[in-house]
Amino acid sequence: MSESLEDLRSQITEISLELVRLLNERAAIALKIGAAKRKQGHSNLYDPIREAKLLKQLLEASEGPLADDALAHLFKEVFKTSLALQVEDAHKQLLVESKRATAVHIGPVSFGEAPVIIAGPCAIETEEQITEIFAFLSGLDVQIVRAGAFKPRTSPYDFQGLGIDGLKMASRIAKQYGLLLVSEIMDADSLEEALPYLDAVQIGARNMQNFSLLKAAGAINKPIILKRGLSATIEEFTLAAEYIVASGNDQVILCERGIRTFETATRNTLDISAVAILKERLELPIIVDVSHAAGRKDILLPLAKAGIAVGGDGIMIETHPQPSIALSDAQQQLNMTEFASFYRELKKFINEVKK
Ligand SMILES: C=C(O[C@@H]1C=C(C(=O)O)C=C[C@H]1O)C(=O)O
Repeated sequence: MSESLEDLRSQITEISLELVRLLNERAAIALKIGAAKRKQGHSNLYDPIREAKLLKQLLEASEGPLADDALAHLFKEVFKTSLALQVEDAHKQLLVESKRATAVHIGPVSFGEAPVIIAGPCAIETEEQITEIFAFLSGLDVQIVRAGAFKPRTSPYDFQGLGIDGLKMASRIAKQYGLLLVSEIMDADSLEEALPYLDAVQIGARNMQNFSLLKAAGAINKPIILKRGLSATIEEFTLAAEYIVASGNDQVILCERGIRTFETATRNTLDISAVAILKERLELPIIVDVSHAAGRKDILLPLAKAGIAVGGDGIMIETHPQPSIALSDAQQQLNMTEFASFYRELKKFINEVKK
């Protein structure tokens, strides 16, 4: 008995509804594939080889009555549509804005939970200086130390840092005291040579938009502390971080260190709003470098408290055994007595905030 036109129409409606459901299910998976590709750092979402393979498989499986050409035409439209969806999605959300799969760590220290305090001298100067300050910091239970070997100085006649030899020395002493070492790298060429001696790489404010350095930082598997540029907007700072993550390294910690304004009472103006905004917008931890923001010693504790209060994941601060004879940033580095008191007070504040 032949089926009635009505029956056939109702069957075709059912199948069309099923196709709509399946096409949307397919599109949702294509979106996930797009996100996975971006996460792996693929710059191109379009994959013609994958499309050709899949189309071949589909045509081989087809038993008609649709002609191969007709089927190919339909599926090419499907591929085009899911690709367009992926592209639109990629523009909608940056990697640094999407939910992270893993926490950011420097060694065993995880960022985004309890605030982390990173401390140490501006520059690596002598074996005695580094030994003295690292021994002192490890005694206080500081886990991560900072110390610069490559110094980006405004004047070419100022102390430029001890370079790779300084870094080797600081790394050896940090290990001796069970400390993790963070140091700034200024160019992509030095990165590889310096890497074995570092637990985290700092990209300084002056290099925030050194795009070849950002890409090189994205290709390594060590955490990166990215400092905000002197005159960078929050958007530019965000996109600089996106460069690193899009190049394959999602272990990025942002660092607000003050921006240039008309104000002269401080070296830079600590942009506390930026910390709150970046915390809200991005899936990256953010710390506050109070020493470079202030450029003076007397307001470091309130600035650090403010940084934590707005949601900052840590504080970076400079301390030196004898600040008055430091080869750089003499006026903003705390001596050990001053640091011990800063550390105690800040720890107390962190515990109070936690309650
Ligand atoms: C879904 C993907 O992305 C694009 C869309 C495809 C599709 O819709 O099948 C196939 C390849 C890509 O051009 C993928 O890479 O698998």
